[in-house]
Amino acid sequence: MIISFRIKFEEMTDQTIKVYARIRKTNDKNSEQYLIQQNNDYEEIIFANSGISTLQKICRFHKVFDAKTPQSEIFEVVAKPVIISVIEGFNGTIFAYGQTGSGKTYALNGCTREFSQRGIIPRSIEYIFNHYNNIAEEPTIYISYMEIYNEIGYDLLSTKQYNVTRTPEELPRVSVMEDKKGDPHIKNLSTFPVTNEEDAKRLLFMGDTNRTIAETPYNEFSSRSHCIFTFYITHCSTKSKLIRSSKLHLVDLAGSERDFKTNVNSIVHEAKFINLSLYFLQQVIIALSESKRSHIPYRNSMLTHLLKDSLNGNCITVMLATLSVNKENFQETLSTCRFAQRVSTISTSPTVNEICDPEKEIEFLKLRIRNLETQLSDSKDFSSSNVLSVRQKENCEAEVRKFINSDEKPIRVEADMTQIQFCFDLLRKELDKQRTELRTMEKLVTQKKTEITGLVREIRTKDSEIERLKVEIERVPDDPIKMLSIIPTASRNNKNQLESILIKANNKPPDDYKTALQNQLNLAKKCSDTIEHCKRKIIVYRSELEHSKRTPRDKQELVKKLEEQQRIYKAELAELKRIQADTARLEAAAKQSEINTVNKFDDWFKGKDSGDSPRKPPPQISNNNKVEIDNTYTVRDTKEIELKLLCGGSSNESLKGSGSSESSLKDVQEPVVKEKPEDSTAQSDQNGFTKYFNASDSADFKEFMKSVSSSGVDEVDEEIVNFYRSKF
Ligand SMILES: Nc1ncnc2c1ncn2[C@@H]1O[C@H](COP(=O)(O)OP(=O)(O)OP(=O)(O)O)[C@@H](O)[C@H]1O
Repeated sequence: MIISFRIKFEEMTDQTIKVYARIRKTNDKNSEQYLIQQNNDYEEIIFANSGISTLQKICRFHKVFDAKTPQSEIFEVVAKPVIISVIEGFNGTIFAYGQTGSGKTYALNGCTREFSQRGIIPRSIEYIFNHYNNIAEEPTIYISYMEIYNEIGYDLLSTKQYNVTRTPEELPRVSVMEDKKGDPHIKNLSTFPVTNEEDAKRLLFMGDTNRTIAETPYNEFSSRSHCIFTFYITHCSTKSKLIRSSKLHLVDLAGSERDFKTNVNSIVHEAKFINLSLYFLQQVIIALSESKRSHIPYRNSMLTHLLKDSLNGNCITVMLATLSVNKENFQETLSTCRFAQRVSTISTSPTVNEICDPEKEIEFLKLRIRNLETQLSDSKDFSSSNVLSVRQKENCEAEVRKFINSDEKPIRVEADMTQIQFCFDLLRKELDKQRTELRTMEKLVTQKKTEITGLVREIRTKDSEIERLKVEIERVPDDPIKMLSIIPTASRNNKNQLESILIKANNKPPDDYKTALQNQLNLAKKCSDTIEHCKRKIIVYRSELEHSKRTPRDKQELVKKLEEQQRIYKAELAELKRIQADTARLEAAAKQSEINTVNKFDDWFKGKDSGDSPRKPPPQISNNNKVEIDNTYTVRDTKEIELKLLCGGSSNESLKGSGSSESSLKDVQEPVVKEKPEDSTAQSDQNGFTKYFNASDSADFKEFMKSVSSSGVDEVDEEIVNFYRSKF
């Protein structure tokens, strides 16, 4: 197997570490006086303090930023060139060094209170993703974030449940190992793939939060720990087909303390308890700055071990020295400056890391596939927990509706688990709905079946009831009289009961006709009286008119009175004729009622008699208001007795002493048929008003006619007499 490494040496070979200084804002009264002097390639801080040597007074940097320098300028000058190199394939390291509180974390992470005060790390994230968003190449970017405290490395991104972390010991530990070539690698450190700025910033925030929470029970923990935020960038150039991989360390070192640098014994003693790694960093820097030294003690501490290639290897490294110019911190400031001077003498050998080994390429591609698979799985998890937009939901609902309404159409949604899951949820909801409806329908069908069974049973009951009633109806007689047979015996003597039966049979009680006729006769009598009175007055007025002694005026008065009486006379005569007509009609109705009663009685009687009896036709009223009756029927004597009973007439007398009406009805066994009378008047006498009055020549009639005054006009008087005669 042929393995070939082709390492390109660009212009930056033999590059020394660039060092920058940033002066922390402070209270002017308490600050050390200084001057920043600019030269062509470097800038110097010249301190005015008289207690130090001239050599110490001047500190040289690539650039010095005064207290007013904004974060954006720090990024542009210090960080941006390194990041550009990293994108090109070089390794890069930016570390901040300075005493506690001098602004290292502020420079790297920034201040979260204001967006404009964000530091180098968030600005690096923005720059890198902006860069790749604008070009066709798609890199693979990973991020790790670790902390070194008391020589132990901790993974700040180990858990997504960062808010449960309480102490640094709860964070997973990491260790540094070397490969065959002596390059350092960190074991157990989580590296997260990121595809966008937001994800990267989320990880940064997560690490910072873990660090802050872990700090709580340990005072000044952050001042005693180093933090390293690392980008791992790999991308395949489409032009060269070479794979470039690089990493960028952004290092926030622990606070440097003056004692570390003034007394070696003291340094070692303090370092054992506080920060050994910073001391060894100094040692490594000193060793690297002395060209004669063959051994560099990288392995003495985790920090130096980790930063091995950043300090003297394949890396573009820059240092930001954060300086406080407070008088009480002046010694620490000088110490930082001296450290920076040493660092600035160190050379590194940065190279672009390009791989053209096919086997390595395959390995890389496999790694990339794995990473992509992880990303896909993560994105699926992410999208599953994600909430769909209204448009996506509407699309899913429309597709599911189409699918339900048509057997053939497939559901067309994006290859997104959340949408697919949403569609399944919709289908399940529909299924549940259909099931519920089906259960409701089943219940309804069962209920209807029960109702139908009940109704069928009821119909059968009604049918048998109808049959029973039919039999009953067969047994019930049509005729009201016949109904007497089914009336309880105790009620038969009751006349009112009989009358009510007859009323039901559309017969008026005979007493009603009798009363009405009597009223008519009374009215006729009143009219006759008036007529008689008028007649007498007329005679009187006539005789007075004939008297010769009357004056013309008196005669005129008499004529008026005479005319008035004649008018009354005529009016009353007309009224008498109207009464005559009404009486005739009443008589016809009474006759009809009588005939109805007799017919019903006959019908009833026929129930017991095998012979047929002819029916009596209704009476007719002639033009001259006379009732014409065809008396073609025959009446049995016994039945006449019953008729009189029903009519409530004077013939009741005939029943007196013969016991109850029930016994009289029982006695009616064989009726005797009379001969049909030839004279209609005689027949009328037998069946009509003769039960109230005698014949027209009788004494009763004569008596009655006496009470009816004559009109004085012969024809009229005769007509009235004939009328009443025909009635009686
Ligand atoms: N240049 C600056 N402008 C404004 N505020 C600053 C500046 N430098 C530091 N600060 C503020 O000073 C405080 C201390 O700064 P910072 O935490 O960055 O110091 P440090 O060097 O990281 O300390 P330590 O070593 O303890 O971590 C912070 O509140 C920070 O916001």
